[in-house]
Amino acid sequence: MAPGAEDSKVLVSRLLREVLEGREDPEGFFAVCVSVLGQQQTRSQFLSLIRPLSSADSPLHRVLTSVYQGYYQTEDNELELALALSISDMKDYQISAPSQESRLQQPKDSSNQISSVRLTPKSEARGGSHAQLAVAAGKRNTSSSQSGAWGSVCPPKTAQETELQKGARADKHDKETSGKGPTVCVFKPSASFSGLDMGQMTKDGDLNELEKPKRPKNRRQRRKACGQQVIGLPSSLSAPRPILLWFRRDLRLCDNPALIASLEVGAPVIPVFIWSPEEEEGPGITVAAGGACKYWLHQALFCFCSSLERIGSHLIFLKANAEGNAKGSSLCALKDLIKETGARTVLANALYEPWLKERDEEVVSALQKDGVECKLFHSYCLRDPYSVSTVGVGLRGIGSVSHFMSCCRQNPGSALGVPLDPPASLPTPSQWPQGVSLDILGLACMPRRKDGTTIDWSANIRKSWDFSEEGAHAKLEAFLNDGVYRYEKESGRADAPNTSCLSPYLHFGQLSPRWLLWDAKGAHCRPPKFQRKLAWRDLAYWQLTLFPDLPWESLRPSYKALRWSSDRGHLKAWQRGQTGYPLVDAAMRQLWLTGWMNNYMRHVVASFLIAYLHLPWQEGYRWFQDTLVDADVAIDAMMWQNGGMCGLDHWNFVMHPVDAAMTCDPCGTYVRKWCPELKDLPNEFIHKPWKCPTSMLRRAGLTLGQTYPHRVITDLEERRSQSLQDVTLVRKKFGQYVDKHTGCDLVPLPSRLVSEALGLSHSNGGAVEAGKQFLLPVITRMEFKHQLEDPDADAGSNPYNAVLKGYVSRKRDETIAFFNERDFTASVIYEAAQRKERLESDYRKMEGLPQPLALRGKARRTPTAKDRFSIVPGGAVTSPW
Ligand SMILES: Cc1cc2nc3c(=O)[nH]c(=O)nc-3n(C[C@H](O)[C@H](O)[C@H](O)COP(=O)(O)OP(=O)(O)OC[C@H]3O[C@@H](n4cnc5c(N)ncnc54)[C@H](O)[C@@H]3O)c2cc1C
Repeated sequence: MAPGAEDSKVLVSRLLREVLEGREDPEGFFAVCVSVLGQQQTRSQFLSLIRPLSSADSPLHRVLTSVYQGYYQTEDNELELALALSISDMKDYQISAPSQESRLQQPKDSSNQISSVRLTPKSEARGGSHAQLAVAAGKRNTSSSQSGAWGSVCPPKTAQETELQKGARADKHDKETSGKGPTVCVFKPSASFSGLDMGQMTKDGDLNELEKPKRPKNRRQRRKACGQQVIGLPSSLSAPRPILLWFRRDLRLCDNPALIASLEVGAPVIPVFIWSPEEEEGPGITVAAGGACKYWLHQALFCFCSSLERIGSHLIFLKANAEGNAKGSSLCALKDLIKETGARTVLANALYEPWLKERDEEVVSALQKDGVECKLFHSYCLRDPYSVSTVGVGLRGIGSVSHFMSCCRQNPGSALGVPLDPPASLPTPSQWPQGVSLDILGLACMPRRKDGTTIDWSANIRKSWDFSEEGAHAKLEAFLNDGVYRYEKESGRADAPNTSCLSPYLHFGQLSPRWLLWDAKGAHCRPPKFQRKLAWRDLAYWQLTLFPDLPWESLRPSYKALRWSSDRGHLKAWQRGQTGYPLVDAAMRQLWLTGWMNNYMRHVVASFLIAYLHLPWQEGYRWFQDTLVDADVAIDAMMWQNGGMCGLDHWNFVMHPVDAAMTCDPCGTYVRKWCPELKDLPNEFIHKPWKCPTSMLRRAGLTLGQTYPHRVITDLEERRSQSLQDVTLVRKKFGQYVDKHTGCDLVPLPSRLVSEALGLSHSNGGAVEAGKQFLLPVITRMEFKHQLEDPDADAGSNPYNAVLKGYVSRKRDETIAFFNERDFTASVIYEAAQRKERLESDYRKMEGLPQPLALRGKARRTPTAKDRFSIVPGGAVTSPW
């Protein structure tokens, strides 16, 4: 019988007392509230229910408040994202004074606190008038804090730099110690390691201190506000020698911290771009500079050169002719340029791929030795991935965007700040250095046929995009005026432009994520789903910093042994859009012709490659890297790892190549556009021409096997079952990588995360013993857990069969969301109950009391993998080996 309202309240007050006495944990208490009061009442009454605690036990009150906020985060997504990504200083156009900022920064770890140029209110502007430059629309001057001694990411305060150096050393150490030996360590669950660490939360993440940021009323208002900022000058940077402004993936004038910082100096600025493909590639197979990306880069550089010329400047191109020796490196090119120009300062915006970060650190220290000041600014992501910490959150659910956002919320980095206006002009040197022509970089080389004619594969890409910064802003404007209104519910549609199409601009830094976030928040329609996408982007970079092998090495050890197909014919058919499945083919042809497809279609083609063709995810990753104009090592690798069943966050679904069309292309418009040979088929058969009667095929002018290919595989169900059984096989074979309690896969942790979990600072990473592996249960597809219990069952009979059937309305999505939420609540309650039982049992043992007998007639069942799991793996690290 359901308890009455009074009973519920009594129960809740009793439990609250238990929390106060430390006998119940806050998360468990919250779960019980949700269970007995229901969603609505908990939402409306929880905060008043715990209000008495604010004076009696304020730390506990804060913890409970943040559990509540965490739970309802999706409903107040803007606030959530704001907190998560530390845009707490957006609350006013008055830019925060340093003291206020430091209050919001995490006191312990300033190592990776980075910021863009700090804007200060007029009254705080410093520096001599000779260097005050009027920029952009208003008489805005630029400022920064003091100049730093070495080229860390700003702000260049000495103490922070030291911390940064420590951080860099620790990262290096991480690399050295991670994954060296086979020893598997028994990881004792500690408070900070298992799920939410409430103690830490109050210490590090006082949510009450962060106010909800006020949004600018409209975008124009924000820009005007930016334009009115008066920015002071650093004293030590006022050398008259030219400054090298090293552009990389920040090809923009708007909101470019390094560019604005270069203006502060009052010296001539020499913008330079160095092409060094070997450095881009890094140590493994990343295909960082694929064909389509290089083509985009060529065009973007061309446009950017014109933009710089419009403000009276010029872009110098250099090519690092790397042949595996230091002579051909970016450092070498910079040194030569420094010699030629006499520059004593190099400024750039930071990049976060581990190998590029390492390269930059080497450049900085080498130049510093030569007496050249070098500074890096943060702007590529919303959050510097090296500053994200799991402290206070734990590792449960790692890999999901919710977990990532909780980490950001609990450990706020430096404030995001307001976007910066573009400069109106750049001071020029009296003499420009030589450089090479853009064509010499060889970014847009087209292959030649035997007869000498060129194969211009880029013609359609050229037609499809405007490669300039203005093009980025036009796309953003168009999206905010139109697509954004359909984004929340219809972003999966392939037949309508409902997403922003901004990914290539974000990748090449033609649009800063900060600018995008501000505009998105200032727009009339602000779908939370869109804002979360930027958190996804940051999450990918965080994962790459934790797992530098992400682009080529499966994160789940046992899956490395998966039986993958090596059928080159299948791979070729997939790459060329000739699989015989119209939806897959349309998407792959769109990719080839335009260098892009939307997120939903990427899921469709990835599912097809992996679950049906059984080809390794690395093949998909590499093809995407070569053909996408937005190919991004971090995002692409994370998504392919997840889709390829090897990443931290298993996709809990498989897209069916025919049924998915119901959601994304119900009338076949998309297929007709990219597979024109099918255009005359009736809607009924457009996604399955093999079912079309011969007479209709004839009328549509289609001959299967000639004008359109036969299907490369026909028995989809069988292929899926095979894939499932292959996974089960490796999970059985490598049982040491499956958590016995939860059925989740176990993933070796990088030492940076182990250090955080053990409460060690990164710089003390040495305390984590080399050669030991720490394993963590990670999000695992439910059907895999179930299949382990019944390995021979076919995919169709698995109650958690992950194949999405496709849907025409959002009802299915909503139902799934409902089930996930319900399961999550259930699993939290279940865990709370278990914890309580354990505590009671320990207490009885200590007191020498007998253990209670199990209730007769109510046999207590050990949960099995057949039970419904939430998508978040149950339990933290509990598996002793
Ligand atoms: C297998 C696979 C591979 C992918 N490879 C890439 C890639 O190489 N480069 C890339 O930028 N995106 C990649 N994505 C993510 C996503 O598909 C694209 O970012 C998105 O389709 C770009 O279109 P949009 O700008 O209209 O996105 P919108 O939906 O308008 O989103 C806005 C921005 O958010 C970011 N974003 C959106 N979705 C994601 C995501 N899932 N993960 C991280 N960031 C996201 C992008 O920067 C995007 O431009 C991949 C997805 C899958 C399934």
